Amino acid sequence: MTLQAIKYENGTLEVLDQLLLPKESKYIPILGVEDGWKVINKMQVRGAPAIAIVGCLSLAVEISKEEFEKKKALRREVEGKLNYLISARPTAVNMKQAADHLISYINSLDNDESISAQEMQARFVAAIEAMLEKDISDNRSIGEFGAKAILNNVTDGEQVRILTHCNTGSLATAYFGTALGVVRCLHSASRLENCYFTETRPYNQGARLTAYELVHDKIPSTLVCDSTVAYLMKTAQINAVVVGADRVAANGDTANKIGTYQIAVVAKHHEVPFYVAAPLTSIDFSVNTGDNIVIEERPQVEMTHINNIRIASPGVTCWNPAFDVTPARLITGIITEKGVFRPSELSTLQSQLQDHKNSLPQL
Ligand SMILES: CSC[C@@H](O)[C@@H](O)C(=O)COP(=O)(O)O
Repeated sequence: MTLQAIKYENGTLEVLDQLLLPKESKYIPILGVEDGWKVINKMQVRGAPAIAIVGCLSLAVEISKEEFEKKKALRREVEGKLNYLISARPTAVNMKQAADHLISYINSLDNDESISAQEMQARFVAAIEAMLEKDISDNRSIGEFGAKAILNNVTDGEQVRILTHCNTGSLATAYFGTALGVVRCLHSASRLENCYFTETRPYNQGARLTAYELVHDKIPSTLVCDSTVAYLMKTAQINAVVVGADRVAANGDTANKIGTYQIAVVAKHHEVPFYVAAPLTSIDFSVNTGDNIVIEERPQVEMTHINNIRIASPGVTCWNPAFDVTPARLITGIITEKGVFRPSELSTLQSQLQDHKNSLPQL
């Protein structure tokens, strides 16, 4: 049983406060879009897929409580609130992709004269609820494709050593996880010797969150400092690096948690395959290369303090980009719910992305 970071039932939403983990497991009730925006912006919920799901569910919660006499009023409210939710964190593309899709869906419901305002409202909420289920099944496919790709490079029955970064597990998704889902699949196939994972300064998603998940699931694992990665690759015979993504550009350049780029450089040096595990909703074909991805900068207090205790000398100047961009040439494969692709093959995915859109409620 993996951790459940998002609890949603019949219009009621609660999210696990990831700022309090691992000390305390406390759920925050989300009563509407304003609460959704706040938990995303403050990183009480984080991870690209979880941001999109919580953002959209916060809208479902809000509109479920309202009554709309006119369809146009519902459409206007939905569009305004989805655009507001995108502004909570700029780098992860999943919220933007979900918003674009839901806006075209609500427009099509608005244009369909056979549908009443009440029916439009019910169908729209159901479309958001379906996202939750889809994320879980996509994650399981990502896990299976990723495990298979990694095991293809080793002899039959051999166990593998994986390195991952940040937190990409149940806490970062609806359930199961992307890169950590690959680790979970390897473990359940008894093919994981060990999962090494970085602390992931400055927010410590590794030390606080990935550690919490791996210990909870009794998966063999070792926490390392971010600065240990090169020495680890030299000494521990890592079989593959698997990380998540906040946004993959059309050419395969990948924005992910700060530190990912340097791990990819080190992996190249040591000839360790470097995989990005991400759902299709993390691929942004409207952005040609990683140079055009906006990188979020976080407040310097996240560097200077840990749990409200100052660790950096007062008066110091900080630079705190939350993400970096790994060039496509350093990436062995991008693991999606449709299979594993080389960055250069991403264009073939564009048509599959269309299928993905078509698999959501008919527009
Ligand atoms: C499945 S989560 C993928 C990415 O969102 C993850 O690797 C990451 O970089 C999270 O960053 P965060 O700042 O914690 O939201």
